[in-house]
Amino acid sequence: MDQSKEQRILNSVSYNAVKGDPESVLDCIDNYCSQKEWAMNVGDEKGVILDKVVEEADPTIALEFGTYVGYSAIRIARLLKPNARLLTIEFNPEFASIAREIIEIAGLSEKITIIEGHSQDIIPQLREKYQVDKVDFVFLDHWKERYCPDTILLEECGYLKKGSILLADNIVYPGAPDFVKYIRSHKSFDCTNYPSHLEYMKVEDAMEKAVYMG
Ligand SMILES: C[C@H](C[C@H]1O[C@@H](n2cnc3c(N)ncnc32)[C@H](O)[C@@H]1O)NC(=O)c1cc(-c2ccc(F)cc2)cc(O)c1O
Ligand SMILES: [Mg+2]
Repeated sequence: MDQSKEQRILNSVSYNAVKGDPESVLDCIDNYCSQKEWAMNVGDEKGVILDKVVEEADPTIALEFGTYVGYSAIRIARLLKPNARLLTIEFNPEFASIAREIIEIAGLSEKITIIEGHSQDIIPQLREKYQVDKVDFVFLDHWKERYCPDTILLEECGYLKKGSILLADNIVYPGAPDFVKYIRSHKSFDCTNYPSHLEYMKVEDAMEKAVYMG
């Protein structure tokens, strides 16, 4: 059976990246996906916005919805302080296992926990099963229709504290209109829009930052 695109990305990283060097893994994925096969990584242009927001948040506990092959997990984890950690949720088992291997090549397995499952099922378990009390940073990059209900779920479960920062990918394309409407009209969130482009394309896209005001 021929390999999947995600397997070919792993092959490229395994062959070309410098083991233990997150930057070289990111460059390898960006080169492969801009020159050979497009893939839905946040990419290098929106990745700079992600970097800046992670540095602003300086999180101890970071959370990600939608690991895919682990590109943004590596982007986030490479910036975390020594005792900080990233929990990333992915429901596709093939993607989760490829992400695990790519994260291992980047040398970041100690800082990243990949949780296999649906975000809506995992979120309520984070306190008991993963010792999460509050989350300092959340990157939303999973099914765009899940952004809004999962944000509500995070709030209802009490994981957000004053200053918790949410960052959402794909606000314009594919788009998350219900999330944008909800978050911008919610009195407890202070929102900022960051216009950019769809990964590896000239298509308009944007990211939305929402700071929880408690
Ligand atoms: C949704 C995907 C990202 C991953 O999320 C996992 N996932 C899903 N729902 C859940 C859950 N409820 N819990 C846990 N994991 C979950 C999945 O399995 C994918 O691996 N991302 C996208 O679809 C995506 C698509 C595009 C895109 C843009 C232009 C086009 F012409 C076509 C596609 C761009 C992007 O930047 C994306 O991010
Ligand atoms: Mg995305």
